[in-house]
Amino acid sequence: MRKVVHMEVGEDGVALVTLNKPPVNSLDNSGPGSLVSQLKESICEAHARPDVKAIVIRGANGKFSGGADIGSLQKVKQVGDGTTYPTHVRGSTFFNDIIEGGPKPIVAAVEGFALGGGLELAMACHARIAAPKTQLGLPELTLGIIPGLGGTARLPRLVGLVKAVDMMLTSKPVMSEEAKQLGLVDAVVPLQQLVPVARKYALDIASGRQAWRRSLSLIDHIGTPEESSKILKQARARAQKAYRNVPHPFVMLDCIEKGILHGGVAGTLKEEEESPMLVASPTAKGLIHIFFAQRSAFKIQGVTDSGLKPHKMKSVAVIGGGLMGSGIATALALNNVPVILKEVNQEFLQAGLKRIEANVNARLRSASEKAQKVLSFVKGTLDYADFSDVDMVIEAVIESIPLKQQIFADLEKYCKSTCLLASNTSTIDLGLIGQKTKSQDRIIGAHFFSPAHVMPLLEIVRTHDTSKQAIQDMLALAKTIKKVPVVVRSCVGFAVNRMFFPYFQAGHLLVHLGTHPYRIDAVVKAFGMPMGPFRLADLTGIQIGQATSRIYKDAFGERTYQTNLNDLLLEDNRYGERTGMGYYNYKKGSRAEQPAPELDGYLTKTRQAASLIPNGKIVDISDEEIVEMIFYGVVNEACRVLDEDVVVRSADLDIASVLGMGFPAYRGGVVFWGDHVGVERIYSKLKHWSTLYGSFYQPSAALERAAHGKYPLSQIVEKRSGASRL
Ligand SMILES: C[C@H](O)CC(=O)SCCNC(=O)CCNC(=O)[C@H](O)C(C)(C)COP(=O)(O)OP(=O)(O)OC[C@H]1O[C@@H](n2cnc3c(N)ncnc32)[C@H](O)[C@@H]1OP(=O)(O)O
Repeated sequence: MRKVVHMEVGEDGVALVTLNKPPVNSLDNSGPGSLVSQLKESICEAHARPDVKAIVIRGANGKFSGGADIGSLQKVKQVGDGTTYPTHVRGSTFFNDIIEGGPKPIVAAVEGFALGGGLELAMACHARIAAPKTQLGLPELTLGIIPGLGGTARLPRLVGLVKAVDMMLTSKPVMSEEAKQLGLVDAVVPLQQLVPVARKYALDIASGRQAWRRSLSLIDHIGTPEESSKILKQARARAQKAYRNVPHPFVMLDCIEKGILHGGVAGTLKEEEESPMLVASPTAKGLIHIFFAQRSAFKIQGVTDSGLKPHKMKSVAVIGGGLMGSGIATALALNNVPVILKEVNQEFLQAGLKRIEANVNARLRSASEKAQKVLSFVKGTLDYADFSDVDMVIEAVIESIPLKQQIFADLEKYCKSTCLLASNTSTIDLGLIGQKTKSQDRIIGAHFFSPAHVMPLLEIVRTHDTSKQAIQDMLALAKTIKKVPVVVRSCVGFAVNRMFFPYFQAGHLLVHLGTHPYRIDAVVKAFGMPMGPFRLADLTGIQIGQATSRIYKDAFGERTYQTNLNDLLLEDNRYGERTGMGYYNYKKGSRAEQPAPELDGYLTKTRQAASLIPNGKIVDISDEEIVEMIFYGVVNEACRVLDEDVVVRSADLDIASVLGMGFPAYRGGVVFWGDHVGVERIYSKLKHWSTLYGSFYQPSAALERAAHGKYPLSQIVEKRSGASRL
């Protein structure tokens, strides 16, 4: 048995219990020998030993605990009416009776983070001493579950119901300094004094010099039942808006209510009762998959395991101060990376710098010290001579091949030989961009999504020539600026736009069959997308949609679905939200879409031109079929992307779809969802539609192989024979 909990009894009579299970001291409760099991043994031993007066619990390696072991939660299966929930040690008995209700005081010495079960453990202790900049929070909702070790009962009793509900609904942690103000921790002390102060505090409780506070019995932060009911009513209304199609936030609020109205212990018992089914729910499966997928996206076989160390990015240059360039510069500056913005003339440069300032001021309080500090990282220039010392350049100019070729040739002259040369292109082949240089190995794509300082995804594009070091460096930069990277092979559309094109085109096909765009948007939104394809087209601009659909037609020919609807709208200057009319109408100064009665005329024309409706009779399509006809096409294209080695693993497409397309995270991403629906179902539906509506729905070879071979889509990469083309 690996020892992951160590106990040392000092001469002062304090038992120092250390959790030591890298990487995050997760509270694995999967059986005898697990961390929770060992912790229980240590605490019981400390309670029993006459030489122990008090106990301090801490985490090794600068972290208290990242909470329950998410890996073991992932394995929970639903069996009949029950689940195989890993509760070797019963949480409520251990936390309520042995920790909080035990005979000796226990103090948590918290540093780094105490999240989920980690904070629940700390809250069950009789006091909490924290090091500066420690994160404390209950982020369980992000995993599709609820706090299951007393969090819903203890947090409101420590910080008050309003703040507790806010922390749990948003899953946002507080830092130790705020936690002290809230009453969640008892003191914040410098790291070196953390354990000595915690020891003294524990002894002070034992000797009566400090109050012995048991969180579950605290009442001073809880108002009357009427006040609590009012707060919870508002919280439910807030949850209705923030969460669609998922049960767990509402179950969490029920648990909080139980704990408030019927006593803390009753609340913990309700959590314990509700948790197993939630852990086994499709929502938790999807969100936990996304948790691990985000982390695996940083690992690229043959690159991140090759022992290369990323170069430190002491300063980065951005070329082009337009929307993308200024967003990228903002993302860098917000994360303390010094950045030089280059433009071609003073006017453009000033405009770019102003955009950055506006971005920063919108994010941070304008003129605040923090905003000033961030802006001090940004310098402007018109001259490549200032690039001599930068470690990376990100080019973000218009999509012109000769212009980009010239820029990269110039960069080779002006930058040092180790400088990474990145392009934000979304359409142009990187080989072509670097054609006039000898630096193909350090040319890489950095495809940000707009607005670049807000959107969390970064597609890192590599060619056959891109060096491992370049990929390693770009992955490290992604981590620094808090982006989730997806490494892709250079191809038209990369990962996100490859999956987006059938999304839009299936919408048009449905319109040609007689379905109204507004109904399609409503159904797709109810499925969980932030907006439907037609509202999104208005947002991004119908002209852009028209241009990209041409690119897809050139690249993918037969399997694209063509429509003249965009042309018809553009002929009448209906460009989308920007001009106040597109598929919808928009009042001046408002982004709220209004129905456009004139749309029907365009629909009649486009349907006539397409003549897809059999015998001129509008096809009756159910909401469920709308979802299927939109998203099975997306899954089909995702299978092609996997088959072509555009990404290294299917989870990367799940991340790309969630963070780049807005696919609901609780459905686990496009491929994960496809497997949830079932390969055979998707294959047979696509086959059927391809006979009715043509090659747009033709099942891809990879999907067909999976259907015939009866394996999940997530195994397409592993099952494919032949060497990787990367
Ligand atoms: C019963 C309870 O109420 C239920 C629960 O407690 S559910 C769990 C609640 N806790 C959480 O949601 C915290 C999740 N973790 C995090 O937010 C972040 O990992 C963190 C803030 C703890 C650390 O962040 P950071 O330092 O950037 O490291 P990060 O790369 O995310 O994680 C490091 C490793 O720890 C793993 N890890 C993190 N938290 C974990 C957990 N709770 N269980 C298992 N593994 C975990 C990650 O998968 C990663 O593994 P890898 O190196 O093999 O990829």
